[in-house]
Amino acid sequence: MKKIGILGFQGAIIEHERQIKAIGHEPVIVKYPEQLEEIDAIILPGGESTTMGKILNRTGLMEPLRGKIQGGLPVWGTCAGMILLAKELVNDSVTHLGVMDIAVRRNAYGSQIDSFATKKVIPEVDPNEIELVFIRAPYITSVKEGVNVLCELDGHIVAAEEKNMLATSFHPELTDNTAFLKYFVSKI
Ligand SMILES: NC(=O)CC[C@H](N)C(=O)O
Repeated sequence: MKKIGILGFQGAIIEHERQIKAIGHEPVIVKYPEQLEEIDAIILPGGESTTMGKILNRTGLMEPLRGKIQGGLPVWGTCAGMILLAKELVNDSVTHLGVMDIAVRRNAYGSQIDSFATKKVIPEVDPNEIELVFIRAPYITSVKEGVNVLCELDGHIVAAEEKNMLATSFHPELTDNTAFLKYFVSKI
């Protein structure tokens, strides 16, 4: 059984907690730097990246979390979490971790279709179609060498991984499908 942290300031925390329990692992809601020592991996949930960035600074979690990720702690950023991970933000400046070699556009789908769902096969993750839920989602505009693109939608990158880091524009935790979480856990 793995201890899987969820950054616990705001956003889709209980949804990740529910899925982690459903596949037999232990969720840990992370709010303090000391908790980084007891977890095997961490999820940065969807929510509001500007708020999470500010709280990461205020609580003194920004530096130790960045250090842990750079030291190899497996991390998965969903939506706002993807924004926190990106080294480059193309249309905004948000206080963030800046550890993954991706460039990300915030609120990339504009206001007309800012929330939508679609289905897609991501071969690395599941041979069957997975439902992809987007909520005021970012997408990746470019990646550097060493980043593996997992999923593209209409020409935009919506899932990618680099070493111990995984990022998705969409929210698997808002569906009943745990394939993506299992994929993340398989990398721990
Ligand atoms: N569902 C989400 O996480 C939305 C992300 C949000 N639009 C942001 O910029 O932080």
